[in-house]
This record gives sequence, structure tokens and C-alpha cells, in this order.
Amino acid sequence: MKAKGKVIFFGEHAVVYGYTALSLPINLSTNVNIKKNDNLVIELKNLNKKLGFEEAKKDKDFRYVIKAIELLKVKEPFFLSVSSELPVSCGLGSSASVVVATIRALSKFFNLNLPKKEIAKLSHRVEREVQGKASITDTYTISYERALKIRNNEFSFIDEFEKTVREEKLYIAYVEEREMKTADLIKVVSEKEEKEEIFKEIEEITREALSSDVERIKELMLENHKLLDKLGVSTKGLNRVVRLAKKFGCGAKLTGAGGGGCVIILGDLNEEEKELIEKIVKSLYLA
Ligand SMILES: Nc1ncnc2c1ncn2[C@@H]1O[C@H](COP(=O)(O)OP(=O)(O)O)[C@@H](O)[C@H]1O
Ligand SMILES: C[C@@](O)(CCOP(=O)(O)O)CC(=O)O
Ligand SMILES: [Mg+2]
Repeated sequence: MKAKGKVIFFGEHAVVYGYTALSLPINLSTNVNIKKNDNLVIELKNLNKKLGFEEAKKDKDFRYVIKAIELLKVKEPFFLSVSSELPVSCGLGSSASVVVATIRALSKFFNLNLPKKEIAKLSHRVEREVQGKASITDTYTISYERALKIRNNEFSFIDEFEKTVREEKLYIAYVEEREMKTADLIKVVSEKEEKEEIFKEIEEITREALSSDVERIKELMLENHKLLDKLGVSTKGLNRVVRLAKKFGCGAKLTGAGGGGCVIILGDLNEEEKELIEKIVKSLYLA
């Protein structure tokens, strides 16, 4: 079974403290296959790891898949394999994508017929229990596969916002590997004294974006990025890509927890501009 990834257009980190975030699903996905087997084996293809259940429980990289299996309390053994187009730990919700694809695959294999709402709830519980803190942004956007406005862990669909954004091309620049995981970056923000003032400014930007045209959305993305930089979750590499995208007349900002990872770029890039960006990033996707 498949599950997409996600980008956060506005409000990451603020959303963990009850402010608003706007998120969109993207067409990079994770695939989880399950087949009958004599014992429970899990394979993480992108990380070249294959372990039995007991061994996997000791390896950090398996924790999302293990927690999903434990929550569903499935009994019979099986062989479960994960492979994803999403670069790992770089803000595209790879963890949530793995969790949702795993729960969808378990639901199908064991004929649990879990409804979308239940899959979203279970996936969020997995992220929360593994990370210690997690808004519903990643897991709900990926479970429902629609653009969402999230606030205080409530959500509503914002198809109009997605339609406006989709008037332009959306690129994802995978800039650099993250030194820290999502949970660590959430901790960095929690120690920032001025975080509440910054969250309030991000909140204003996010609310304005909901009713803005695509040109204004591009400007607001750049403003949101500056505030994430003030929160301490951007890097020199991310800032460099944002500056270049701005020079090319695009909107741009880091997406997800930050600390490296990805920048989203909204607007049209000609071949030369794409080449200049590709020179300073690991990969550039059209999302
Ligand atoms: N392709 C994958 N295969 C197996 N596990 C994955 C994969 N992608 C992500 N994960 C799990 O999710 C973790 C990364 O989660 P996180 O730091 O939240 O990154 P992201 O910002 O992409 O959600 C990895 O350490 C691993 O446990
Ligand atoms: C930092 C945060 O707002 C987004 C994390 O996104 P990701 O795990 O980097 O894809 C945390 C959350 O909303 O769960
Ligand atoms: Mg994650």
C-alpha cells in the first residue's frame, strides 16, 4: 500500500503549540508490502536494513514501523517491506508517510477495513508516542491526501488554498541532510525565549495566506522563512537556496522541522535558474 509525503506551506513548529499550519500532500510516496511468512521480519529498503521483530525493536530506525505493528495488535507473522521515494528525515513527512503506508498495508493484509479517520488517528498516535510531541499535520495530511488547515490538533480542508497554490509550479529542493531528528528540533524551539512572539507573527502570516492570491503567498512564504530562521531551525544552506529562489521571483521557505532538509519553491524556474539551484542542492523535485 502507498502513502504520499507532505509539505508544510506555513506554520510548522508553531502548530505544535496550538497555532495554525497549512499543509499539502505531495506526489512522492512510500510503498509498504506485506506477505505471509513463518516469522515476523521487517525490511527497510532505503536504509538497507532487514531484521526480525525482536532485533528491530532495538534499532531506532524501525521504531515507527514497530509502534504501528504493536498498536494494531496483529498476531500472525508476516514479512513487511518498506521503500520510499521520500528522502529520509528532511521535512517531507517521511516518518508519517511510513506510518500511514504501514497501517494501510496491515489493515488490508489482516482485513481490518480501517476507515480513513481511524488510520489518521492511529498514525498520529504512533508519531506522538515515538517523537514525544507531534501535531496531526503530517499524519492527517498524508492519511486524507488533501490540503489541510490545522489548529489545536483540529483540521479542516482548504482545497481553495491548494487550487491557488497549484496555479504555479511547486518545486522541492532537498538541500542537505539534517543533523537532528524532528524530535530534537522541536526541543531546540522549546528552549527559545522569544518563541511565543515569533509564533504570533507566523500566525498572522498564515491567516493572511489563506485568503491571498499566489503572488502574495510567495511573499508570505519568504516572511515565514525569516521567522523560522529566528526560531533557530534554519541553516546557511537553506537560507542560500531561499535567497536564490527569491532572486528568481519565487516564494520559498524551509518545510517541516528544518535543521537542514528541504526548501519549497513556488513559481516558475527557467532551465538556467533550475541548473543554478541544482548546483547547490542534493536534488530538485517538481511536486
Ligand atoms: N524510507 C524509510 N524507511 C524506513 N524508515 C523510515 C523511512 N523514512 C523515514 N523513516 C523513519 O522516520 C524517521 C525520520 O523521521 P523524521 O525525523 O520525522 O523525518 P521527516 O521530517 O521526514 O518526517 C527515520 O529515522 C526512520 O525511523
Ligand atoms: C516541526 C513540526 O511542526 C513538523 C515536522 O515535520 P517533519 O517531521 O520534519 O516532516 C512537528 C509537527 O507538526 O509534528
Ligand atoms: Mg516526521
